[in-house]
Amino acid sequence: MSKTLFDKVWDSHVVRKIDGGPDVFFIDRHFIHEVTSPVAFLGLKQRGLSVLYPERTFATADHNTPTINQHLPVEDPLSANQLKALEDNSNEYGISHWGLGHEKNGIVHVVGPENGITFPGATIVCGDSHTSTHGAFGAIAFGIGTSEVEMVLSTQCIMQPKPKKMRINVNGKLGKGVTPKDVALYIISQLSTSGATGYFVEYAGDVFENMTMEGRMTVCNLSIEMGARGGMVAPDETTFNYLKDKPLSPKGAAWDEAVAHWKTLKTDLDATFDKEITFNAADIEPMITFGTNPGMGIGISEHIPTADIGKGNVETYKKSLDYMGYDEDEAMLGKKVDYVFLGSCTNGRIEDFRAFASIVKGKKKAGNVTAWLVPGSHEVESKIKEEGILDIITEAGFSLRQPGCSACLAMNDDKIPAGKYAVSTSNRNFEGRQGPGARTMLASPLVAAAAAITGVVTDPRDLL
Ligand SMILES: CC(C)[C@H](C(=O)O)[C@@H](O)C(=O)O
Ligand code: SF4
Repeated sequence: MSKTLFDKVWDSHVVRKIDGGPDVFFIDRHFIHEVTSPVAFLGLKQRGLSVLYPERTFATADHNTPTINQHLPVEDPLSANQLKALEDNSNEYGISHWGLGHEKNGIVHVVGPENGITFPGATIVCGDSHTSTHGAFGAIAFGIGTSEVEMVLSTQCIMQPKPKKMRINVNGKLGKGVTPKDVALYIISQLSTSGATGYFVEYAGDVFENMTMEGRMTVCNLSIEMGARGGMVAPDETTFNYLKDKPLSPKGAAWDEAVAHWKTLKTDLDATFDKEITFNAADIEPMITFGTNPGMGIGISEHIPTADIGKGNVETYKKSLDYMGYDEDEAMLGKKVDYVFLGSCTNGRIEDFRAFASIVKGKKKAGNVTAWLVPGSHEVESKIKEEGILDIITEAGFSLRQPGCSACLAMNDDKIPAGKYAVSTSNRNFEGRQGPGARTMLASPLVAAAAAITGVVTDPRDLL
């Protein structure tokens, strides 16, 4: 029978089928971080259970770590406790732990792929919604709740009903200044934040085939923002080249064997999806959000939609614009910007810093803008230095912070003040997401760089 990529990975991991119930299936890789794991470990202890395969779980500290002075003790007591719990639990159960200051430390969805922990055909979970990022490698990766974290620690299995399948094709060639982030924000703006609820998405077509691994990670990362359980891209030469020689990737004959298997991981020609949607790359321009959910995005040269054509409920729509201090039909170009945040598991990788540098090179940061440039990991930080990007950004008046989630969700001190406007390369623009009262415009690293230089929302194509 013909199968989709998703079917192939799912079916090969089912340990037991329950009649009329969810499938019990095996988890290859489990990531944990300081926020959603302490209660799961507590549960294990209370029930006297152990961790079945500690070598399949990987811990990293990221959500509430500071992004300056990481060598000093963490001041916030709640954060300090959670970080300590992650370290103690990892040590107690023999789990690899990349804590604050460790050379491999960084955001969980950045360090997993860069160390080859993520691989094609794997099943990957983490107590974190953006686990969908790892789908870029042709893995089934999704976020789970704390009680499921406990279940995976103790049994290495999880119970899940099989989601429906959707394929999203984007064909053609992307225009100048149009990045993977814009592709994802465009898709969400077309589908809405609930458009893929109940589905697992496969991204296909020219645009994804020609995209780098980091670009595919950005797109898969944002799958969750349109309600999807996760998103994936079929592995190909781009995937294999990325993974070759990564610290945990298979080596020698094991590598050849793995690649031979990974090559079979694609959707059969006559396999079918529950839903299929096709977009045209030429219709996508650099995107920016104007409202308080990731579906409220438009092309940067467009005007804010009026309520009657705006998506969803009119009252909610108006409330959202009120929060942002915007009106219907206003242009986004020229809007004031106070903060710029480059970072997160969506856009905190080296290609994002290269893109940012390509715009700010030889220019100066706008005086009215506070910019937080936060690498997704120490490895990204090292590359920024090695490649001379640090010199370029320093010359332009920017400084670099230390790795972590930072202003993406503002669990540490990196909070955008109330009422201020931030152009952010992260993934959520909910009310208060980047700090109480903060106003977020989601965009690509190119749009963020253009705003950081001019102090207002600017079309990056004018600066490239
Ligand atoms: C803290 C964590 C549970 C949360 C998530 O699940 O996504 C966070 O990473 C986020 O981005 O909002
Ligand atoms: S960077 Fe943001 S989205 Fe990603 S894991 Fe951290 S808080 Fe969640």
